[in-house]
Amino acid sequence: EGPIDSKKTPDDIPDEPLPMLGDFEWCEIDIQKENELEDLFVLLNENYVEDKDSSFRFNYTKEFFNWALKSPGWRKDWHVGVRVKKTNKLIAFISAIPVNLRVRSNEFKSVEINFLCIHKQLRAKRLTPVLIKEITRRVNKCNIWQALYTSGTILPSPVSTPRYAHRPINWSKLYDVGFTGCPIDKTKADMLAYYAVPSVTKTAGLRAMELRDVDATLVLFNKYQSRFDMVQNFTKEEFQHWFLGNDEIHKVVFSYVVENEEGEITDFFSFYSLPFTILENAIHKDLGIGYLFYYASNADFEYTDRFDKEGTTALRKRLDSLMSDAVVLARSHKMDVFNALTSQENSLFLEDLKFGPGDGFLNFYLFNYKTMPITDGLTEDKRFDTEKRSNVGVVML
Ligand SMILES: Cc1c(C(=O)c2nccn2C)oc2cccc(OCCCNCc3cccnc3)c12
Repeated sequence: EGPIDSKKTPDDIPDEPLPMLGDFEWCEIDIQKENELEDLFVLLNENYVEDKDSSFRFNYTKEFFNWALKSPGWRKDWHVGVRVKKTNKLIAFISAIPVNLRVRSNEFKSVEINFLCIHKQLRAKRLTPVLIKEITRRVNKCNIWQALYTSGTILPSPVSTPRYAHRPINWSKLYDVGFTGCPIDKTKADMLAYYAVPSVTKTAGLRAMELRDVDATLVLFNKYQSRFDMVQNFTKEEFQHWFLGNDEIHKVVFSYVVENEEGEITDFFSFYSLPFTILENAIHKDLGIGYLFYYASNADFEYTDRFDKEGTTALRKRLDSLMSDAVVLARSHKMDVFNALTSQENSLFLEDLKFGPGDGFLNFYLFNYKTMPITDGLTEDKRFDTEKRSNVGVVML
């Protein structure tokens, strides 16, 4: 349990970037410069992760990068690119942001690695290990020795592997683009009725989170997160960044609180917008997707045992109401499907709210940190586990 590599200091780490293939050169992407943000957007829009049938590709927007890559403590030299010397074309990228992690009882400075992308025409040139080694060098120079990352592909020893889950909102569009099918014993009308989403929320006291809510919501959140084995600890500045965002016009993250009659914050939830480009469809070009982000509730705080039957029932009831409203609010932001993982306490409400299990699993990895596997919210046969739920409290974008 703990770091694997022998203890080093930044002085043990080379100052120079790793050697790079002849025609290419290292660069830093200054996302505060419009033209460089554009280069990053185009690279990922055309070359980043697709679903296994190559029907969809992630469409991270420029506003998303400003949110995801400029969290407190962000560094331009951790936004690493590779350009073609002759043409200056950006052909690869990898990023790190600083996070404070707790894994079981150990807290440590870490980074989250994300957005590793290599141009389609330059795959199999063994660029990936070079990018990973270079971002590791830059992070080690800052005296940080652990990293957290996720991947759809299997690599040595994931710490947890929660499953994708989807709650259709605009069922007919999902059917048109081939994301969902129609069971043989059902008509389209049956499916539309089954997945109908109300146009108004139902939880009393629910409202959008505001700056004035940050202190009270962070207290609730920290108490709630203590139940998990792997969490990110947020400073007040980080909490404000991640849940109130930094772009009023094109919002990426949507956060809501429940305020009771005494003016206390009893619950909070958030989701972010990350659309998919639809690759081969005559009518639809984009799929609006809401991803469940972080949330907290005091529903089971009076029970010391997280798995107390009464406490679990109280929490399940409250989450059914909160997450049902999250889907209603996602619909009001024009999202066609609401995505969640089986991590956190999600297995409690997924089936109740008509989420279907996806065919994807998200592998969580810790770099240079050894720990026992963490429960992923799934039973032996990969169904939603409403008993054990999950001990993963981290959500990766
Ligand atoms: C991706 C994703 C999908 C889909 O692929 C999908 N939804 C609708 C249609 N499709 C094809 O469904 C999910 C459900 C929960 C969490 C998820 O992702 C969690 C966050 C993932 N981080 C991005 C990522 C994913 C895989 C590999 N690298 C990065 C996903």
